[in-house]
Amino acid sequence: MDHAADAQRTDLMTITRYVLNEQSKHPEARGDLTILLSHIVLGCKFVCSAVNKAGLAKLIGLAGDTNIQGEEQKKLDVLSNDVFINALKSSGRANVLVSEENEEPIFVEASKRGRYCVVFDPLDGSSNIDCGVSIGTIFGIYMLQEGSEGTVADVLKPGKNMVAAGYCMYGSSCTLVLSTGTGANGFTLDPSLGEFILTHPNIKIPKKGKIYSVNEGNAKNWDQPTTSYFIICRYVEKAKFPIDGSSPKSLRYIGSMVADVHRTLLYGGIFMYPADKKSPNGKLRVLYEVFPMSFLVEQAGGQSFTGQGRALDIVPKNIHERSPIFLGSYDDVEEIKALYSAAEVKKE
Ligand SMILES: O=P(O)(O)OC[C@H]1O[C@](O)(COP(=O)(O)O)[C@@H](O)[C@@H]1O
Repeated sequence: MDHAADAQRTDLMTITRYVLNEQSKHPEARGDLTILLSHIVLGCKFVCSAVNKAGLAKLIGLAGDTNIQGEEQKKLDVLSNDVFINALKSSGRANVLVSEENEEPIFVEASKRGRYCVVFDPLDGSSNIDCGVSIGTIFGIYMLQEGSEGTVADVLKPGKNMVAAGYCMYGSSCTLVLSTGTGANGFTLDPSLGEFILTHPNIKIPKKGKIYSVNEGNAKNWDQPTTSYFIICRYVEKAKFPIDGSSPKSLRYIGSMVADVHRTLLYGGIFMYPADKKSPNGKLRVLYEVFPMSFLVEQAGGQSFTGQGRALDIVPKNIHERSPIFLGSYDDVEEIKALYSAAEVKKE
């Protein structure tokens, strides 16, 4: 009888147990972060089951409204948004909420207010919902500034100020990747237990990858500014026809940031959503897409770059601000950074 394997098989590290352990490293949180995270986890379980039975439960298709991003809301977008807003409010630990689906920040009523601010994309990858391709929820957590009663200023802070971030991917399995600032860990939902179990401890992204992930369909719009167009194309051109004889990189693009970043975290490589003519500031939103994903990638040993600097150093001016993003394996992002600084030198 292999007792060690048995012990491991029966000694389950659930996400609740993991967060409770982490709590000891955050005495100032007095358990509040644990309670808040447990409500986010509950929301993820709810959305996971709704996504799994979407076709059966007539949750496929449009809800009939358009959100602040000008996107037609899917039924699951609206449902997920309501689930997370209610879960966060009922935690009694949340204060300011920012959702991709809500134009304005949500200020939790005083009786239920806590010390944390949560920025979230309730269902990322909406374009993939109806065809059953992996989608996900993304979240980032800030602590209220000293003496603040909770204003939008508490979330218009650099991403490096976050105390925790994560995403939950609804794919072939439901996987939640979380960081509270001491590494990134992945948990898989065991539907029979209804528990997230630690399956990817201390994720370390490979230093260099063989995959690049970008919507090349936007290539013709990439030349704004012209130099960045040239830089990125040159990067992709370099990637397809390597100068130094190494094998070409493979293109992988799902079109759901959660799924593309999850693969990048595990396999290495680079995920990019550059600026272009159509969206000179890129497409992805700083607070609830760029920041949480950059936080996790850095915690896993990778890096995240905007074309101008470290993504987590951005000081957002509004809650739905967008930014170009290049994130992934340390060496791959170093290459892009080198191309950008070369272009800067050229401009001088
Ligand atoms: O279709 P495009 O332009 O490549 O954009 C895909 C990107 O947009 C997103 O779908 C935006 O997210 P939402 O679906 O939450 O609006 C990302 O998940 C994805 O990386």
